[in-house]
Amino acid sequence: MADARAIEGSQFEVILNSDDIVFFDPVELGNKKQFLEFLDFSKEQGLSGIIGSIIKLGQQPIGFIVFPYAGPTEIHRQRKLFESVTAQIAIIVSNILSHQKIEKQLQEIQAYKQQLEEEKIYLTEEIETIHNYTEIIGGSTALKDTFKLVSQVSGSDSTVLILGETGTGKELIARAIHNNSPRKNKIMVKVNCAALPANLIESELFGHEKGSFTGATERRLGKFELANNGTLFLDEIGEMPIDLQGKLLRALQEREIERVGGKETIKIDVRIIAATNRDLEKEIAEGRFRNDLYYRLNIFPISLPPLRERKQDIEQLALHFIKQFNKNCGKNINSISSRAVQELMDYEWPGNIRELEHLIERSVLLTNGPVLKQVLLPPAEEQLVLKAKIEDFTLKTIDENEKDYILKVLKHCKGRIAGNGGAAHILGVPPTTLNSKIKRLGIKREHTM
Ligand SMILES: Nc1ncnc2c1ncn2[C@@H]1O[C@H](COP(=O)(O)OP(=O)(O)OP(=O)(O)O)[C@@H](O)[C@H]1O
Repeated sequence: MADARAIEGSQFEVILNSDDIVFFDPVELGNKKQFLEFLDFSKEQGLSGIIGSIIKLGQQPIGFIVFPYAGPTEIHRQRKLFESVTAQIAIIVSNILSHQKIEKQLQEIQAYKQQLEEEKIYLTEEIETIHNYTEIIGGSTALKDTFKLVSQVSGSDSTVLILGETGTGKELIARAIHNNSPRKNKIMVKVNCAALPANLIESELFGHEKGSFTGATERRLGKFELANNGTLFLDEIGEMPIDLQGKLLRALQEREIERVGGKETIKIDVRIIAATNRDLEKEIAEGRFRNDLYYRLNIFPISLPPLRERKQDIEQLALHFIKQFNKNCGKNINSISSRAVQELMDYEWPGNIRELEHLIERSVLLTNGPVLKQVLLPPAEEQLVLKAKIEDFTLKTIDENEKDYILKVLKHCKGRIAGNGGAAHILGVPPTTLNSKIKRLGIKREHTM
């Protein structure tokens, strides 16, 4: 096999351009580098030159053959033999080429097969965890505002960042966006960035080549490749280790990835939806989240309100879950008592809709008859702790915080300021300082009882 530069302007080109067998005598070839070995061999054999012939498959030139030969007169005599030799060679070369083509196609089929198998595994796992993502229940203004945003962004390829406390329905909204997008006939692949050990997230996202690390016994496609032409849902993005955030940012910017241990770059076309229950700006301030990644994700933010801020949805949601669990538990409950509804409305729902869903499931199991009368809310003391936890998260000024804390300590000491075990002693300040703080913060004696 000669390379193109060796062919151009050489005797090889003469062979390729001739339909007939070509003879070159040693004088004509002079000291052409490509022919020196042939000429030496030719001389050793007592032959006088070299002949060359094009090899064709049908009308298609696929190569040429050169070998030492006696002389031009011999060609004439043995033309038939030459023609049958080049025809045989053409068949052999053609078989080799077909074989290579089939090998390549087999490799491609294998890659598609692997992708399909991984999609199948992924979808089977997903079906097991999804109850019903088509119904989003609620008519509150907050939810209607969310729907407006969903319909504005669904038709585009824009990146969406869904924010909200745990259990507020972030995944449900991500699915609604995907299902209303032009990508709806492809899959939405979910990656839970919090559920994976840090050392596996990279291979989970970008895939890996066989042998790229201990345990990588097979080549594996990552979620980016699996979601190609569809949507990639990066759940709990706030939990992603910072060193991987750079790699994710690169993939989002370049729209291409490299498998772990791989050399080739792979083009990807995925729509990104990310979700988190963390305050990403706080995470940036504390050095746990890259601000360049935040800007890349925060293109179209959607904030989901906690359930305690959309209490008018509670009854409808409860009835929806009752209907759902009726089926699963073989019950026939058709209503919920007004007392139970009131109890649900009074509760703070730190776990939001997921907590309501689980609570209704338990309550349905324990109900006999057509009315759900009793809801199994946590005991009052537990509710107080949960409430305190929620309140801890509300933003307060330093003065508000100081007032709250002094109040708590005063209550603990039953209003006693001075003396051993008094509030001033616990707070580590002189009683006079505490008294002036109490005055300044507007704390009244009756507040501390
Ligand atoms: N509006 C709604 N109507 C019906 N079901 C809902 C609604 N919102 C949430 N749910 C249900 O509540 C559960 C929790 O929702 P989802 O998993 O989407 O919350 P999340 O915000 O993604 O939670 P996390 O942050 O913990 O991942 C799911 O079972 C979901 O089906």
